[in-house]
Amino acid sequence: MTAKRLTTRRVEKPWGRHSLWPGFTDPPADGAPVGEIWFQDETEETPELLVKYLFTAERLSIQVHPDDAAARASGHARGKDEAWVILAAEPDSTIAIGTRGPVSREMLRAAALDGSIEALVDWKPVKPGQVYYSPAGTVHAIGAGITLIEVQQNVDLTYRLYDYGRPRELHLDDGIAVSDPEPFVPNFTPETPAPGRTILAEGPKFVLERWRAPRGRIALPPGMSGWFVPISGTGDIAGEAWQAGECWLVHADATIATDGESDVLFAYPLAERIDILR
Ligand SMILES: O=P(O)(O)OC[C@H]1O[C@](O)(CO)[C@@H](O)[C@@H]1O
Repeated sequence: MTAKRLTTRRVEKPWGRHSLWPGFTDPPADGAPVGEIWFQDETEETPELLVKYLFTAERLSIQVHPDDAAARASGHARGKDEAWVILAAEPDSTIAIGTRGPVSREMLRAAALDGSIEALVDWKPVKPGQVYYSPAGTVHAIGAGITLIEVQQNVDLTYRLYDYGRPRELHLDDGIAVSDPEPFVPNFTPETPAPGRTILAEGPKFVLERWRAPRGRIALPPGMSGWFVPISGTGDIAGEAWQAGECWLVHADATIATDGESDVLFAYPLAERIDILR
């Protein structure tokens, strides 16, 4: 029975914030803004998934990630599908996902160079509770004023197509080569197969579930890890206390209990759901 509380790594970003989220210490007012908190385990080999919080005050770059084949061809362990669970958003917050219509890669390149890519991508209003699964190849940009939890394949590989004139490196050739510049079509609609269990995303690279007040035993297939991410509430997992704002890596199995109400995410690297909480 094992569950391990992951340590946090704070990542400064030009689009980050000074006021983060309950449970996370704000950076000093004269310090660099923090955009991401990563949950990791220094003692393990890179596990398949990575969980992060993102805190945005400005738009992220308009970007794209390679799929497994393209990433491996350039020496990386895997490509990057990612999913976002929106925790909070300003009334006018948006996320760009896909393009407004199909465009050629040549047009995408020209638009990235002259900035018209901002109008080419599809900025959708977002509100708390929404979830997006963005497969590799999707041209996207998370907008301003958003707090979200991201679950992604574990690789730090972003090809920036456009950065609004910020002085950061772009990766136009690599990015255009792996982009699918077309309108985004969700591959799944969230389902609640049982009271308290909602499937937010179901493959192809991971399953993401949202549980209300979970109690029982998490049972994972041999050798597989799972990520337990409490959004609210308290309880214990494998005999240790958990609280909101943490992330636990579960191996094999672990008993979980909730004190009263709670809201948690659970992610595991399979293409389809399994009966994980018994
Ligand atoms: O290049 P930027 O704008 O800092 O964005 C990179 C970030 O965007 C994301 O891919 C989210 O879309 C994060 O996982 C990643 O760290």
